[in-house]
Amino acid sequence: MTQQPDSIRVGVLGARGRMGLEVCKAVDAAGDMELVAMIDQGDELFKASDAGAQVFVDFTTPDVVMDNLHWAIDQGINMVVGTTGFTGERLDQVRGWLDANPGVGVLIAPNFGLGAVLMMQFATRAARYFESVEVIEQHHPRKLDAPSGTSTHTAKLIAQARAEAGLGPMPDATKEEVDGARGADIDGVRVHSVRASGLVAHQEVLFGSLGETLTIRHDSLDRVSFMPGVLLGVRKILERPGLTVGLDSFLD
Ligand SMILES: NC(=O)C1=CN([C@@H]2O[C@H](COP(=O)(O)OP(=O)(O)OC[C@H]3O[C@@H](n4cnc5c(N)ncnc54)[C@H](O)[C@@H]3O)[C@@H](O)[C@H]2O)C=CC1
Ligand SMILES: O=C(O)C1=N[C@H](C(=O)O)C[C@H](O)C1
Repeated sequence: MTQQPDSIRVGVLGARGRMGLEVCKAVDAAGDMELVAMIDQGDELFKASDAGAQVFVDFTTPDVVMDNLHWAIDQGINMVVGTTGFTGERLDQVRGWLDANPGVGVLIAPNFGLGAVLMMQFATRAARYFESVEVIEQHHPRKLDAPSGTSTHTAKLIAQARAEAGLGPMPDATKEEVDGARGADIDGVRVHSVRASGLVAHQEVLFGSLGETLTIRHDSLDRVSFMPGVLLGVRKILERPGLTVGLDSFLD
């Protein structure tokens, strides 16, 4: 790709992974970006800052992403993060690092698929109208974590919407005969994780009330589905200092 003088210089962390490879291709193909560093396990992070990266895109693993964030923020490098594993405590830690480096922007998005963002918004909207709701996420079997970041985020959004609407616990007379049979409990919302070959990333949110159900489903059939969201994040983060969680506010 021909370099533009004002192109955004991007470094990719986790560059040899499933998502990292796709991000490298997407950045390389974008007319307004320049891929200046591809970093994976064993490579030195400073090579990316030496190469003048303005934005790091991180698709690594939950056990290394915090070190990457801390290092990049201290170097004044903006971050677009898709890696999962962000608890409230972790987000507070990132906010603390950003307070000490106020010009830096970090976007942490549990899902960069535009359809997935809408699925979460629709589910949040529906949450107040149904007495029952459960989340079923389905992924490829090489995924390291469960429940998925997307399902955890969705469950938290639903729980918050239910609480704001004054809804109590869901009806459920079932006694769990085997641990895990009813899935994980995230803020009172059950989340079920399926892992099977052939799958990429899929999620259903199943709502139920007297005499009716509503199912909201999203399917990522290919990792290219995440790329428009990642590129949008790279473009917008340069003008959004501080911490942004989720892609929603970048779409408006
Ligand atoms: N937010 C979103 O839209 C999406 C998020 N994800 C998440 O992204 C993460 C990565 O997913 P995949 O690409 O499928 O995993 P993967 O296992 O294919 O790739 C992870 C890569 O990170 C590398 N890595 C490990 N430690 C490193 C370090 N210290 N520095 C640099 N690289 C390092 C690994 O060697 C590997 O190449 C997961 O947490 C996954 O859940 C995945 C898809 C979409
Ligand atoms: O590991 C994956 O593949 C994915 N991870 C993210 C998650 O945990 O929600 C996003 C998407 O579901 C794909």
